[in-house]
Amino acid sequence: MSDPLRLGTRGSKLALAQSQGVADALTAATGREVRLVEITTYGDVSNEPLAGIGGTGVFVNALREALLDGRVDVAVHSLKDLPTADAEGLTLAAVPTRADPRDALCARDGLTLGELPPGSTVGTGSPRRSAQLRALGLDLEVVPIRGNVDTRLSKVADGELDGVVLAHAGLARLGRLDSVTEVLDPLQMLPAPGQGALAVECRSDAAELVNMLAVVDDPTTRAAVLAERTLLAVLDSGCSAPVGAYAVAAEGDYAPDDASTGATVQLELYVRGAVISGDGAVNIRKSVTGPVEKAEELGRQLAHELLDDGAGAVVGVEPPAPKEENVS
Ligand SMILES: NCc1[nH]cc(CCC(=O)O)c1CC(=O)O
Repeated sequence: MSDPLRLGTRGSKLALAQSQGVADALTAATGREVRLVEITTYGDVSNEPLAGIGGTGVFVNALREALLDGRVDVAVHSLKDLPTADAEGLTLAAVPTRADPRDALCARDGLTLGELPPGSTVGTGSPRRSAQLRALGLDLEVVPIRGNVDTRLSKVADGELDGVVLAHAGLARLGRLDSVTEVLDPLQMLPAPGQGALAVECRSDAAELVNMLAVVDDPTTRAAVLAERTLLAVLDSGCSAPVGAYAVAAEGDYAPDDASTGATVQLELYVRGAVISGDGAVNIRKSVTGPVEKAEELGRQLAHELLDDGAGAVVGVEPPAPKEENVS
């Protein structure tokens, strides 16, 4: 028998729940014992707004260090917290099948967004969620909050806030779906790139492990998050940017030329993107569709369409310099 696989995880209830899920799936598929190793990240000990403490990397850097110095063999992250840049020496070995990517409202008295009276307080620490809430024009008062899922939900139970917006996937993993009063339509509240998906990372030089971890990879989820994260990277943004993206694969609604020969059905990727200014006044939304194999190109194309519509001014990306003309 080989030694147990050491799986690095943050120590929050949510992180432990999703890491245990991956550990169980790995054991079920390979028979290998997996032991969780808790690693504290800066994002766990600081209560400052994420945007002020370095944004995307704060939850993952300590886990990555533990991988690189050999304290753990595998790390599991929430994919939406993973910076878009490749990490030196590390490989994204698996992206397991994603959970529901949508955001959910947990409000007092079973109320939906449309039922909350004007002036109601809705807590979120996410610029993406607050911008989209304001864009709805419901006259809600968005209140910045941080803390774990239980802390946020308790602010509604205590009457401190009228509602909070959280990821459905996180609530599901914690067994708190009973608090959800409305699952939000992605057309109005586009999720964060990678939301609901997990990232399973290991060292690139551990070739055998890279192969083994592939048993929990879902290529369709991987393609979808690749499109979403490419969009985010082109917009030069992180998880604390007012950028939403959601891609879903489905059978195309046209028959491929060779359908009569019984060729495999073409999977199409439907990708939506949104960039919303903090006050909700600028609300740019676009979508593209194409073959799932072109996930990266689709994400890039969508990002450029958003930039063409003025997204650069919202996310702080310079518009492409006008091409120099030969002056005659
Ligand atoms: N930014 C924190 C974070 N990272 C992942 C999740 C939930 C699970 C997921 O989206 O995969 C959450 C909490 C939330 O946004 O409500």
